Amino acid sequence: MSFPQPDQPPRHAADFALREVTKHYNGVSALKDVSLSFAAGSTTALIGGSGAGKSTVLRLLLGLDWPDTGTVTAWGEALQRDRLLALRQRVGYVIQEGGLFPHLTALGNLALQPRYLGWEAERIRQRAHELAELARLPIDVLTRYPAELSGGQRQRVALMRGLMADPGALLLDEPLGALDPIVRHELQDELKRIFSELGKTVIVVTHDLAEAAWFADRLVLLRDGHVVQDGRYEDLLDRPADDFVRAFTHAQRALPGGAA
Ligand SMILES: Nc1ncnc2c1ncn2[C@@H]1O[C@H](COP(=O)(O)OP(=O)(O)OP(=O)(O)O)[C@@H](O)[C@H]1O
Repeated sequence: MSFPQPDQPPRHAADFALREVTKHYNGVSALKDVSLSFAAGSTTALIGGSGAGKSTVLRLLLGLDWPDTGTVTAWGEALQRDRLLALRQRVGYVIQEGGLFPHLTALGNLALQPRYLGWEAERIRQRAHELAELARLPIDVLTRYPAELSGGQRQRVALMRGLMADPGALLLDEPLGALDPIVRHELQDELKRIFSELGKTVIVVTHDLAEAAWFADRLVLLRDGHVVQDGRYEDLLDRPADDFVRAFTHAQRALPGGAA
């Protein structure tokens, strides 16, 4: 197993795959025979209703959960339990509401992984400033605690934290779900720009079809642990795989300010 090591440039984008993966939680079926691959450098949106299995896909890719059957690969190699730390150092993970530690300043949150990796304070400061520029976050915000930040600022810091060690991939689970519509719209633009500037493999979970289409060329629609359609936004709209896809796109398009 040879995941790229954290301090070895250049940073390679990851390719990921789930092959014939099944996952249950206490008898509840979360994924049923799912096969998906994600090309290095691509941006994919996982969409679907609540409980469809979207977050489970991300957790399996990070080795936070393990499949009952089937295999999960990253950088072309099967995940191994004794190599998970190396994997997680190579993959940025951003969750809804950021998951920042409240007792640490923004900079303290950003410094956690780099300190663990043995970075000097100056290197951490420089990287934080570089990412603040990328995320368009004023530098003085870095000295504040999460409770002193707006929701949008918290999400920017969470994204920066995911990027500190320059991972080869970013997995984002409803990164904008907790934001009001105006901030969400602004951050959608910012994230799209950041994804294209960084050229990393990005997998983003969202309930929102329009947001998915904005971020990604490829949309994977899940329902009850199955992939029901995998394609472009236009394919889902113009060539829905079944009545569920039609109903899903129609329901979202019918919302005020929705996809269409
Ligand atoms: N730790 C767990 N224990 C028990 N059941 C779980 C656990 N994690 C997920 N599940 C179940 O697995 C199924 C898939 O969950 P998952 O979180 O992947 O869905 P999701 O599509 O991300 O949903 P949401 O959009 O609501 O976050 C659901 O039925 C969920 O209740």
